Order: sequence, then structure tokens, then C-alpha cells
Amino acid sequence: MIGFENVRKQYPGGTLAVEDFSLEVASHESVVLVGSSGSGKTTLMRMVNRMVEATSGRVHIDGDDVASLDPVRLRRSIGYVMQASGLLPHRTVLDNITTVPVLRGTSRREARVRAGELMETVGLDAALGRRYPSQLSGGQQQRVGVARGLAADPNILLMDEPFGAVDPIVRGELQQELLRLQRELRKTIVFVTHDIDEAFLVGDRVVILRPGGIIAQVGTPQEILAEPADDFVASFVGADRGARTLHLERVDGRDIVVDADGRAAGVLGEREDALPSGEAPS
Ligand SMILES: Nc1ncnc2c1ncn2[C@@H]1O[C@H](COP(=O)(O)OP(=O)(O)OP(=O)(O)O)[C@@H](O)[C@H]1O
Repeated sequence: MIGFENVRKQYPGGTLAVEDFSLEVASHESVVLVGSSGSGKTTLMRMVNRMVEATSGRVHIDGDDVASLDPVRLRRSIGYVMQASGLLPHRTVLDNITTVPVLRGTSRREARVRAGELMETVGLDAALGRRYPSQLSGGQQQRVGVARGLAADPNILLMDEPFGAVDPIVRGELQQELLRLQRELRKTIVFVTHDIDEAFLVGDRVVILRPGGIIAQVGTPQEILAEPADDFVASFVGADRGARTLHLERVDGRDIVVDADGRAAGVLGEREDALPSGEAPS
């Protein structure tokens, strides 16, 4: 579990990126932070692995205050996937994926075997392992980024606009791939995006932020769509891509997201977490 307790971040120079933020992210849950540019999403995410230090308040992981943990070990124990993949350009794909496990003491040989398996998991041909990042498509690079984030088998995965740099079709594929992976791996995920559709698709819960990291609403996609907390949320949910206003319709026991033209934009409520406890997903 990740806990943010009255977290505040003021950068040197004075910008108050996050005023006072509290939230608990349950183990195996995926929470999406969504908000306009500068609302403090990346700052909040980076406080989990101490790439950013809170000015006050605390962030804890399974009860341990991150401020009391060694930052380098902490960072290596948490998967981090960023926009435009963040791969090291002068290292092969395989070396990019194996860097953190090797730094953590896994033998190079074992790390390579595992990297090959991970490439398969994220839908990449293992032969691509010998290439350099620039020899891959944008979508392939993002998949490598996800494989690298998973390489040390972290419990927590931080994903900062991980699919922001690819075209909409590839983006859709990567989103579906992530949903499939998450059904299998059940990581605790904090995911940052500008895109409300992406937030509703990949989040068990979605946090809509105002500037200053102020929570406008937090809830499941169904809750937010059914009852936006205020005009800000309603316009954020509805203003995405023109005049579309999303709403929910229940068809055959499933929640269908419908846009203003009556087109189905997606299906909600099919996640394994929605199953009664103890029931295995099909
Ligand atoms: N290292 C830094 N030094 C000073 N100010 C910073 C720093 N990093 C971020 N900020 C400021 O803090 C605020 C929040 O930034 P942050 O990157 O967390 O927002 P964001 O919601 O992730 O934005 P975006 O969607 O554009 O990535 C912004 O005003 C930004 O300019």
C-alpha cells in the first residue's frame, strides 16, 4: 500500500506544486492521476520513489516512511516507466532491460533470461533485444520501457505518461496490453496522464487534480462519470476532445460509456477487482 499523508511540495524558487495531498493506494490497485499541465501529477508520483522530496508531510509504502529508506535502493525496487520510454540510447534493448536487476545483484546471465521472458510478456520478439532503441518504432520502445519497469519484479509500478509519445492506434494497443498485464501481474500502479479516456480505461480509481495537486474528485470511473463532483470535474470529463460528454448507460448488466452522439466509447465494470472476493477471474 502507498500512503500520501498531507504531502506538500514547494520547489526552490517558490512554485507550490502540491499544497496538501492525502491519498491511499491499496496493494494491487491501479490509481490514475489526471489533470491539466502543471497540476502536480509528476511531482506527486516522484515523491513515491524520492526522485522528489516532500517539503512536508509523508509518503509511506507498506507502513515505512520513504524518507527513512535508502533512496537508491528504494528507486531500484520500484518500476518506473516514463514518456518516450527513457531508454539509454547507447545500450541495446537487452542491456536496457537488465540494468536494474544487475545493479541489484542478479547475475547477468539470469537477468538476460528473464529479460527475454519479459520481452515476450510485453509482446516483443526476443530478437529485438540486440537492437538499439533508435532501431525500434515508438510503440516498441514503449514496450521495452514497460519491460524495463517490470524487470526487477517490483511491487510498485510508476507510469508517467507512458504512452504519451505514440500515435492513437498504438496507444490503444499499449493500453490494452497494460490491462492484460495487470490482470496477470496485479502490481500496485500509480499512472499519470492528461487523457481522461486513458485514465478511465486503466484506473481502478481516478484522481482528478486541480492546480496545486488539489483533489477535485477521486473515485472509480463509474462514480466519476455518474456523479461528477462539480463543474470543474464535469468539464474535465466532458471537454476532452471537443464537445463530447460522456455518460453511463447500463446494457445487459454492464456499464457502457456512451458519448454525446450515442456512440459506445468503452465498457466499464469488467475488471477482476469487481469480482466478489475469492472468485477467480475467468
Ligand atoms: N524541478 C522543478 N523546479 C521548480 N519547479 C518545478 C520543478 N518541477 C516541477 N515544477 C513546477 O511544479 C508545478 C507542477 O509540476 P508537475 O511536473 O508536477 O506537473 P504535472 O501535472 O506533472 O505537469 P505536466 O502534465 O505538464 O507534466 C509546475 O508549475 C512546474 O513548473
